[in-house]
Amino acid sequence: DLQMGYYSKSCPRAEDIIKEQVIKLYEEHGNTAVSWLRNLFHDCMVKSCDASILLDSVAGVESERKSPRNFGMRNFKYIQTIKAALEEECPNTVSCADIVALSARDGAVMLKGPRGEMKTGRKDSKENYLAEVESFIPNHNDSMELVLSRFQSIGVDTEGTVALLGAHSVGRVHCINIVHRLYPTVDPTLDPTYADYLKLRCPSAEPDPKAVEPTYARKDRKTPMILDNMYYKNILEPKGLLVVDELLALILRTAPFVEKMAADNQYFHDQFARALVVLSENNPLTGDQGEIRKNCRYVNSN
Ligand code: HEM
Ligand SMILES: [Ca+2]
Ligand SMILES: [Ca+2]
Repeated sequence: DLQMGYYSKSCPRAEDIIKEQVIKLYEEHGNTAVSWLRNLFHDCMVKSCDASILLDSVAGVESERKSPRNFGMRNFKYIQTIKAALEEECPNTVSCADIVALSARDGAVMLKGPRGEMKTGRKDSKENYLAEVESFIPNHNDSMELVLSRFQSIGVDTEGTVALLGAHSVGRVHCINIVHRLYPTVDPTLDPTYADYLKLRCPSAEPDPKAVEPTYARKDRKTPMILDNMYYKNILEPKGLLVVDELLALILRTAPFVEKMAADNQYFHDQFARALVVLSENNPLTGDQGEIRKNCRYVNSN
């Protein structure tokens, strides 16, 4: 099973090394911290917190990252930086799945969010689940019913789901995901001044997703790099960017939590930390299951 301080004997500085690297990377590229949060969701939600998301395409097997659900994910190369620092001190000891979990925990702190206490001892998968990604990760315009049931199935309750979506208080969204709300006419439920900003950022009705630098907008214009309750204030305005964000403020089951979180940042932080830990413990591989990858991008060859 997972436990607190799993590496306390085998690699006593493991958690410190990860934290040091997350801080250093944040100082060099602030958006790495944002990526670590999204990583946890996209790894843990798909079957297990097993670093399946980190596997590259190899002959005949395409990476999970090819799924349209994982569009826009970035900074994977810096996972290698963290792994290299761990390998230097404790070769073959710390799993990539624990890097995914702990970097998300420490990334949240860099973004002035809460710190959840996380267990360790996850092993890495020997396969990926590209074909199943869409059955685990909702689309951004799916119904709230479906979104809630997906989170429910991994033990995150409604309140926790509302809190986790608060991760959309940081980072960006690519124009391809929002132009349907801007063209040919602006969705009347969007705030007009926000819509003006979005049209400025996304001037084309048909952005090219394969462009060298695909266009994008900030999800939270006021505090784009702070994991705060601004997200809930925005979606109440309403300035929800994705359909899923808007629905959260509109649906009867979720709206009361949205209002509470909009009014109380500490309550949001408490719920976020709690739900992030639940997410991080979804169906881990432990003991003899899985392996500890030497290179997070590939399964071990033996
Ligand atoms: C129903 C659930 C969710 C849906 C449908 C969803 C969808 C999306 C979409 C479409 C984007 C924009 C991607 C792009 O255009 O580049 C995005 C970004 C993001 N999501 Fe979610 N998301 C969900 C839940 C979550 C959760 C639970 C977390 C973390 C706890 C999370 C963290 C993030 C972050 C941090 C970004 C910004 C990434 C960046 O700037 O690189 N999301 N999400
Ligand atoms: Ca996974
Ligand atoms: Ca924010």
